[in-house]
Amino acid sequence: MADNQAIIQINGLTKKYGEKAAVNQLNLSVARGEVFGLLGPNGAGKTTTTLMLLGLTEPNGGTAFIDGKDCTRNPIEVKRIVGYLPDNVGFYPDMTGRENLRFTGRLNGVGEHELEERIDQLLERVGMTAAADQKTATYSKGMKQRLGIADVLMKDPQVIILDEPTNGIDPEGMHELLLLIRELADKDKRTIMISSHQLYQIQQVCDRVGIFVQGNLIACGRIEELGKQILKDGYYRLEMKAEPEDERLRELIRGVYGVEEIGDGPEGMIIRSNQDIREQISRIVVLNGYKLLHLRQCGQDLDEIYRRYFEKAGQNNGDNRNKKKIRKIMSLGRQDGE
Ligand SMILES: Nc1ncnc2c1ncn2[C@@H]1O[C@H](COP(=O)(O)OP(=O)(O)OP(=O)(O)O)[C@@H](O)[C@H]1O
Repeated sequence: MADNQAIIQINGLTKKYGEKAAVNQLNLSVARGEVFGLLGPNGAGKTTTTLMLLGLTEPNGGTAFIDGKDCTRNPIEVKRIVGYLPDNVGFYPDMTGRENLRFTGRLNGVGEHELEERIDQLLERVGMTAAADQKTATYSKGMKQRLGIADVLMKDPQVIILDEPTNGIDPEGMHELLLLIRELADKDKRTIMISSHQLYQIQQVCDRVGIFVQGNLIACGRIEELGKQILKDGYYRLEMKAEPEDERLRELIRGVYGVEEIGDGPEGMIIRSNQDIREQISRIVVLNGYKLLHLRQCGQDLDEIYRRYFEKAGQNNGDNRNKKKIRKIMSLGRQDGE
């Protein structure tokens, strides 16, 4: 990706709380029309990064630009082109979906003559026309999320930051939401940044992902590239099912050169090794009279990649004060979804 295509450009961005760096020397560019996933466990620094991008907290070092605008020096200009959707969207519960959108439209200076048409188009786009005149207190989580996207689109942002957009949504709602996110990037050429723990969904919708651990971006790229990288680093996982799965079989497998660890997974045995041992394993299983039912090399999906990077980083030291701060400022004082 050429840098001149980047709409988000972050260089050496650092935020410290006391001695501790919540975000440490972050370098990242995100292209126009790209869907980028920001992944990491609680406390990794995702929300702090979002805060800095929205100009809601000042970095201790480095720069962040969105569409050439300095997020620290020109937060108002940045807010004009960036939409933020919190994980728990808040709306005025006693107002209908349509009324909530009208409120946002007026606040964002949408002229009265185009407001109603715009509201209708957005409701249609997010599939909420039928429920538009119900009070939002009656909405499900997925409906609120869809109305939240319409709300964000009201100001026609070039960049949309979504915080855990798929949390608590049923499979069908999820599918629709992912399609909509893709469409916002592919058709409208908006840039989407998704902060999430939900790897499976992220995998389906993101062009690239960045993995954060303790304030550091430790891996960044297309999912296939990261998958190849971990294989190059000598991290292989095989999933195998054979019958009978007895102690002798485990002993035989333990004896294969390269095997580092054997565990149990939902689909059978999980074998960790430092090289590709598929051939040796299938041979040893069959030659010793076992029936090989299933053998699969894991390692190319995001779950695997994430596991690899987080194996040793099982920390969970997040707190929610940053998220609350963003919600309060960006939701224009409406009721919080919590
Ligand atoms: N206002 C603050 N004062 C002190 N430390 C803070 C503050 N806000 C965040 N931190 C710390 O900075 C680190 C990064 O927090 P951040 O909220 O950015 O993580 P996160 O990746 O968004 O986590 P989560 O997924 O739980 O939202 C954590 O260690 C957190 O405790």
